[in-house]
Amino acid sequence: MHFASDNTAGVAPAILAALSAANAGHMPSYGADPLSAAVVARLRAIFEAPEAAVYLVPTGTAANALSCAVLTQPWGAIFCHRNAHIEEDECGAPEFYTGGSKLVLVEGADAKMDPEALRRIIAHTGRGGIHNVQRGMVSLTNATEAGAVYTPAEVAAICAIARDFKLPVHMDGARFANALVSLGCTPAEMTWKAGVEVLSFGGTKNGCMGVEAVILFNPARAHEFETRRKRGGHLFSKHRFLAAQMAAYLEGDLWLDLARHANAMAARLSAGIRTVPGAHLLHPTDANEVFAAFPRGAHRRLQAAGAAYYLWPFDQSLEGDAAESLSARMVTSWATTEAEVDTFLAHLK
Ligand SMILES: Cc1ncc(COP(=O)(O)O)c(C=O)c1O
Ligand SMILES: C[C@@H](O)[C@H](N)C(=O)O
Repeated sequence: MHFASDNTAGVAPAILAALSAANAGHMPSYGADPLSAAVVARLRAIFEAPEAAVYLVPTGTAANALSCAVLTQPWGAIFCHRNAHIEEDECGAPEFYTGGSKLVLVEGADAKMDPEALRRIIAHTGRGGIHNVQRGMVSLTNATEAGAVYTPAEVAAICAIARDFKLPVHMDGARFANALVSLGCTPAEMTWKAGVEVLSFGGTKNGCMGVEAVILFNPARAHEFETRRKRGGHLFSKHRFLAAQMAAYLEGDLWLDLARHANAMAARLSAGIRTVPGAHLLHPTDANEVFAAFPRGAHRRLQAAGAAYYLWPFDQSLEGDAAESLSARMVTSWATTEAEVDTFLAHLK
């Protein structure tokens, strides 16, 4: 029962096969290979953005931190949700790669920034002139760190506020495919048509070994991104192996099918939890993450049975009153089976 994270799943077989196939002979390095060029063309086509600049990096943290670095100055504020991954789980990488930008945290349910809270805090920031951190950029995560998704209209509302203050918008799309198939919109509608300027397009959590694409819909900052990627140590020399993963991921509808499966498993788990007395969901299950609370005794049964998942937040303890509820995060992936979900639910009941 593997629900700790989609990061714990293996590599989807078609993507692993593509890595092996890319291993034949020699190819130009640092992205000059034909596979890398094909991936750029494919992503431009998928996003209906023929002028976009596209770069591959090995981790989501690199994608996010480098995206922030080209969108704001060291004295700028990065407005993001208080539970954003760039705030809670990147060890200060955005602050590091921007040269010191300050993350300014915004409230909102389900880890979605509340638009009016965002507007208020942007207006408040920098009001004291040179003495204050200046307004820099906005970053939102879709699907969010609470497993919810922003609709295209909600993305557009955030971007409209950012635009009122002349701020660019970045989207952390580590689980972009999961959000996309949940929404049923187009990739363009979820991003640049709503006002997003830079996207971290995730592949790792959804079946790749380790590759993310940064898509700059406005290519004006492309050269700066390239230099920052190299200077930050994130330009792969054997770049064909990043490209081979992304090419296989985007082949046909594989990326969408993998996400649909993960989301379907989360929906199955979520629906099952709803039927269990004493258990309740904490956030909507819009994508592939399920947040729920259930009695400590149920957690003890599940963990004794070998279920892997995180208490959420991490610092809760299993010691204490068995009837008291603890909250948890369960994440499904392309590799999750119905049997795993049903076994989890059987132990929960
Ligand atoms: C929402 C979100 N963004 C970014 C990342 C960063 O990805 P990585 O762990 O590959 O740096 C993660 C990691 O799981 C994530 O959950
Ligand atoms: C760090 C941890 O949150 C990771 N990003 C995950 O989603 O599993």
